[in-house]
Amino acid sequence: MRVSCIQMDISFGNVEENFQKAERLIESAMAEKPDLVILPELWTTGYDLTRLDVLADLEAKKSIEFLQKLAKKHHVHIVGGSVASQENNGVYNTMLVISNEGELVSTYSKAHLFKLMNEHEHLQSGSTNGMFALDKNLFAGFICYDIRFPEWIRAHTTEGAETIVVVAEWPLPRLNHWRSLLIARAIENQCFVIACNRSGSDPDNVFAGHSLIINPWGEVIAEGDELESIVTGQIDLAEVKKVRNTIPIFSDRRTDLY
Ligand SMILES: O=C(O)CCC(=O)C(=O)O
Repeated sequence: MRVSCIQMDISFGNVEENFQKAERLIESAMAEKPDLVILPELWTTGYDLTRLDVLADLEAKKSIEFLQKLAKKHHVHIVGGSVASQENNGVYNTMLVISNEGELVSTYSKAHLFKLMNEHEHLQSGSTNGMFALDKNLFAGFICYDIRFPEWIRAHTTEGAETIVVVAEWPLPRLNHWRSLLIARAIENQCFVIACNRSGSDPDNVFAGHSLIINPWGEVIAEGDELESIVTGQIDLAEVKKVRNTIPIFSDRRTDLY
């Protein structure tokens, strides 16, 4: 499976410009012939949290239709990053997964809100898991701060997830945390990690870019720099079984102790 992370520089609060740019970048990613493309966290609005009352997408409808159109047109699976989705009881930071036939496969709302960037003041936290299947393969989706919670990720790999997809707006000053946490999550779960971060800056933060594709042995297959770009790599899911058979951590776990 070929995967392309769209390491987009998101325009702060400019939803129309972001839709146009995402379309342009997805079109140009098609030159890499990906089976799956991934957008970053909050790619429609950026972190313009104080204006979510006007900027959030009602039940993510517009974003879903937009992604379904592109998925069908290019016959490509899309993890549509996450968008600010206005629901009955508030706004959620919600990942959208669309199949290459344009089906909405799953949604996942960020479970762990990041207080350092005031998310808890403007967003509701989700309470469903991030499991989804594409071409009968099991994936799990996570959003940014979620990667600091290894037990949340483990809850998905013990359910069978072989690839974890992370979408983020991770700031540059903590680039070493981003890389180290993602490599650790790949090694300890013996799974592929595909992590799409944004590039550029907003009024409060400079973002790290450095989207990463990591194999189940913890080796980096592809990595972006800090600029807007498309980061592509090839993943072979047979590698997951090979690594899990070599060092059988799942069956060696002492579930009687923890
Ligand atoms: O955990 C971090 O350092 C960054 C998290 C973050 O930026 C987010 O969840 O939006």
